Amino acid sequence: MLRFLIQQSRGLLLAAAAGSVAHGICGVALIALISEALSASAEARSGMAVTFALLALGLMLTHIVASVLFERLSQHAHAELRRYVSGRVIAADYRNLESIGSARVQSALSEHSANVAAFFVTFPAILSNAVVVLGCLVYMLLLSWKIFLFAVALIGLGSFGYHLANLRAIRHLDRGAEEQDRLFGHFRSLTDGAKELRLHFGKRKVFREQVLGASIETVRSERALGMSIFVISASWANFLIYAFIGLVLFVLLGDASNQTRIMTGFALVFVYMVTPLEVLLLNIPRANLAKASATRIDEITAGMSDSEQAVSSAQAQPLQQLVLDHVEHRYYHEQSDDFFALGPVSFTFKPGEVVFLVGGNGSGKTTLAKLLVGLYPPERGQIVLNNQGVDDASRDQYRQLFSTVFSDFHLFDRLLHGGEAGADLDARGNRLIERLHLQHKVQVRNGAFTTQALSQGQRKRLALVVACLENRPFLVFDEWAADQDPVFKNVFYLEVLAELKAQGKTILVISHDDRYFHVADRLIRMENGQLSEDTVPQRPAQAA
Ligand SMILES: Nc1ncnc2c1ncn2[C@@H]1O[C@H](COP(=O)(O)OP(=O)(O)OP(=O)(O)O)[C@@H](O)[C@H]1O
Repeated sequence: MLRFLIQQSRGLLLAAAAGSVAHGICGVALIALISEALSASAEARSGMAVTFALLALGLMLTHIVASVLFERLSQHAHAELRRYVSGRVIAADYRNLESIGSARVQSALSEHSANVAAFFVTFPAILSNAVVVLGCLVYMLLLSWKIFLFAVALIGLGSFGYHLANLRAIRHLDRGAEEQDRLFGHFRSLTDGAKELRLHFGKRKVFREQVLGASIETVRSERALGMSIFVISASWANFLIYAFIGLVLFVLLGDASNQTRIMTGFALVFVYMVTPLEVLLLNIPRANLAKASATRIDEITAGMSDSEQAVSSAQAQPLQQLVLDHVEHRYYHEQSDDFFALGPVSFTFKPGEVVFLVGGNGSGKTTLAKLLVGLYPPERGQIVLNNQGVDDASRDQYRQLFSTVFSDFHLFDRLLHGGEAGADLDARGNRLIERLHLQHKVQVRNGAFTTQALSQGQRKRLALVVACLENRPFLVFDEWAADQDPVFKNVFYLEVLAELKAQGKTILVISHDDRYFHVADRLIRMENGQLSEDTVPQRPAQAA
């Protein structure tokens, strides 16, 4: 991921890196010039003034250029990551997305992306300070090669220790990143489970302390431990620098010739080098945090396979016949190590038919609906539309046939009907809203609902409005009427379904309302993943 981002903005990154390197070079050159000026004659010193001014100016300009470019890169990387992850989520096979879960996706989109983007702010600090440290070493080489060799040996020793600590620290940062994904799930429970948490003291206590609290604590401790190891190893490296300064000044430099010049040079370089070195050592952990987050994003998006070919238009082909031919689907339950198996299911849908799918809780009705509308590809068997088998290449096109209201439907703020004229869409939407007795509560204005602050049953009516506006040949309602009052159950089963049927729509209604089963043209029953056909009752099972 990090490599992809770096490659993608290679030109800008190279320019920014060149700016950082130039900044480091200007800094070292300036310090070397100051060192030379301190031991130079008055005449020679005056000749250095212009160079000094140019270098100081260069230092400022290169800093501005590098910082502005890297800030732009960081924002670009953040936006790019958000686009990339959300693009992968949109393209991912639905079943994959279900098993990845929303918490991990949220975590990738927010904190992991922010960590990766921060790399582009820490990178220039690493680069320019690395250049300063290297430049200082080169200047030392010019002053005394023996001391330079000693410095290199010490840096080697320091780096080895730093690397060993690094490996340990990264393990903790990785564990922290993993736990953070779970933490985002708990954050969701904070709002989704707000009612339950307020109503039950015990539940709230256990959730706050043992679930959310424990997760926050794990993220804190793993990250703190990882970063502490980095800080300790950075301090160790820092100590080595002062040990080096002490050894050079008080032991190694004793019998060197031209001592004053070398002494001044070393003193200046050391003092100048300590801060860049500290900044360097402290920024490397941040770069590692970015790396851990990038790996996490890679892992999350790797689980999102996009085996299907996406369509470019929502145009559905006319429905002549839809056949489920021995289709099967299985859910694997990890905790109990068993499967829920649906099928083999065979059934033929004809245009204009109202089919009721009934059966007990957990018998597989919603799963069959998801298979039918192409959200799950059949594990065995196939779906045949108008005598043509549906495969990965045609499944996205096939899905454009359906409008659905699942029991966990989502209502978007906007109608999201690409291409349709605004005023016409508003008028059609408002007619349907009136038909569903919601005109005093909500309107469609500029392609969006004026409010969503409605009861669950009212929101479901809006979902029905959206499904009808889509005007597709096949509608699937998963227990749509479950939240409706008796009057509206009547409207839905006796009027809405009849109108849709009259328009030639094929409709699958998942229902537990047995007193309306007579409305169906065909009645199918799901029992433990197996489908059978029942006789449609002639009259209401109960008097209305
Ligand atoms: N996302 C999932 N992951 C794993 N197993 C699942 C998943 N969704 C459903 N199942 C399993 O599949 C079975 C059938 O679920 P499904 O939602 O299709 O039932 P249903 O007939 O629609 O039930 P209900 O009337 O309660 O809505 C369940 O018993 C459950 O064990």
